[in-house]
Amino acid sequence: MAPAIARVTEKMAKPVTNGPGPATLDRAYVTFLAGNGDYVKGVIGLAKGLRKVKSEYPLVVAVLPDVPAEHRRMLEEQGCVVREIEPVYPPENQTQFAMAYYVINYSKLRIWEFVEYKKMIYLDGDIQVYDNIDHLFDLADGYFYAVMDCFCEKTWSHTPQYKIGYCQQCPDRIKWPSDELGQPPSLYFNAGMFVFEPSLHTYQDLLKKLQITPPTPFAEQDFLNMYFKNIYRPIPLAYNLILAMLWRHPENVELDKVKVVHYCAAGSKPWRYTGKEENMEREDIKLLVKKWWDIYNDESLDYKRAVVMNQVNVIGAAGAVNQLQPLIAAAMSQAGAVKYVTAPSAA
Ligand SMILES: O=c1ccn([C@@H]2O[C@H](COP(=O)(O)OP(=O)(O)O)[C@@H](O)[C@H]2O)c(=O)[nH]1
Ligand SMILES: OC[C@H]1O[C@H](O[C@@H]2[C@@H](O)[C@H](O)[C@@H](O)[C@H](O)[C@@H]2O)[C@H](O)[C@@H](O)[C@H]1O
Ligand SMILES: [Mn+2]
Repeated sequence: MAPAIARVTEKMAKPVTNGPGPATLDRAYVTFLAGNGDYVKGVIGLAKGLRKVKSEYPLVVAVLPDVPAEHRRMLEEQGCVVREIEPVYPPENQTQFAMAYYVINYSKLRIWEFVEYKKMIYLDGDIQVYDNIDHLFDLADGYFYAVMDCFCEKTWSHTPQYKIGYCQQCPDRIKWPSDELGQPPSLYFNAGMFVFEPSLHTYQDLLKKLQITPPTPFAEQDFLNMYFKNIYRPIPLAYNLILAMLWRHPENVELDKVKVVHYCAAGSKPWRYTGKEENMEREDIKLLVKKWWDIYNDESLDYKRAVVMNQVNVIGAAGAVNQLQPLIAAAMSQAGAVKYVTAPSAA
């Protein structure tokens, strides 16, 4: 029996404003950046993708201390709100993480401390948003929303479900042997995208419980699944397409309805893509990687250009054509944008 997927209505999000002006700052997207490597490209791509779909809300980037000043500047130049966080370490352990670097992902837990925001949508840096998902901010409070993961990749080979070929994405293909193994695993979400409510109480409780929870192969993802088990509500796959679904459960994927793509399959990070790893030569993967690069390389989506053009459009729309020049000049100097060839002065 398929699990109940929370119904998501796509009514436009009411930008929560106190009167005229931009949506108030009690909603934001948030991502996480660690190290001085190339994930910063993922975050820049994400910032430009959210701008392309005209999201009403800012992108906060929680950066570890090892993220260099140059990368922070690049993010601020793309209109991101950069917030430094301290690392979070799991208790001493001998665990073999599914990927050795997963240990840094526990630092994601710091985002529960961002209580100036009432509701946030967390997105991994290897995610791209291709359709506006602001309406997710209107989901009922008091729950933890995320997309169900898949257990079929080799990264799950340490688990009983992988060993018997059981996956929550198709619970009827291989039935869970309850008499042998007891209850089937609870619904399990991918922690690359989720809708949550920052709270100091939850934040402190998360850190306290983390220190008494033996680490497991999927690090903070396992821990978050344990912690939010009772209030987790699955949302449709369209909001976090785990790429492996394309070859593991194609019957569950309607690619033209996918709004968010998560480049988490081995070899699929667009900024490192070579096409050599298993499944990476697929036409749909090549298309999705190209889609990511088209946004990353689109200079019209750069923050400064977008701000200036937005102001020009507003001014233009106001019909104040003959006052356009000084206003463009002011907007340019404010945004520090490259010099534009301004419209010839109105006759
Ligand atoms: O060197 C790294 C590794 C990970 N991350 C961040 O941690 C997230 C989770 O790691 P990743 O997406 O690689 O895990 P996957 O979803 O592929 O399992 C990334 O999206 C980034 O936001 C990072 O900033 N630098
Ligand atoms: O630290 C654990 C990570 O676990 C998750 O990634 C996994 C998971 O999706 C598996 O199901 C896939 O098989 C695997 O490829 C993928 O890397 C999250 O995406 C990431 O944000 C982070 O929480
Ligand atoms: Mn990811």
